[in-house]
Amino acid sequence: MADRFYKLHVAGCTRSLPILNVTDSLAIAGFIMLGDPDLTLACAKALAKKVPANTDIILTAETKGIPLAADLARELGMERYVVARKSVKAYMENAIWVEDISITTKGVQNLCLDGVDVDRIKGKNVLLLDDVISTGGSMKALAELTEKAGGTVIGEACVLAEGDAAKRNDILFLEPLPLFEAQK
Ligand SMILES: O=P(O)(O)OC[C@H]1O[C@H](OP(=O)(O)OP(=O)(O)O)[C@H](O)[C@@H]1O
Ligand SMILES: Nc1ncnc2[nH]cnc12
Repeated sequence: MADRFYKLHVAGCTRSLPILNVTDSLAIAGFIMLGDPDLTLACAKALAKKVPANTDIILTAETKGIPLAADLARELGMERYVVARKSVKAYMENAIWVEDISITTKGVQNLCLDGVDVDRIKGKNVLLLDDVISTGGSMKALAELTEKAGGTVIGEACVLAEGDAAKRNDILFLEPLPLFEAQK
């Protein structure tokens, strides 16, 4: 169990995040919106005010982006949003995929789009959405998928920009999240 915590204030909510090592030198404050509907809805409402007006569709990544995308799509009155999955499933047709390297994952994972979702993105202005942007690896993978699908990325949005991502001025975010030194 964690013995260090980071107090996060975001979208009118306060949460205590456990600080956990991800490498021998680096630790993150784990931000798990999954299973926290009040926090998810509050963040979606706050992000809805910042979304580019010409957004046609939201693309997020499995797993933790999904409930946020659902709430944001509803806030914006969109009938659908698209989820990039981490593996190709038997019920998908003509899937496309790219590699994704994120701060929380050892090695490379894949992000893929079902063919029906490729059609939903083709020719559209796409807002990329995730719970956290840290290294930017997952957003890069979502941008590559959008390009492969024939869509145009018009924005990259998240709840928390972690570490150096908070210095970026090309992303939309609600709050910064610091990185920490690992504790032995
Ligand atoms: O900017 P990055 O370094 O890519 O980090 C951000 C990504 O890491 C987390 O996902 P994770 O890979 O842990 O998957 P999960 O949502 O399935 O837990 C988070 O939800 C983002 O998708
Ligand atoms: N601090 C964090 N908590 C949960 N998922 C993350 N992905 C990247 N940084 C994260």
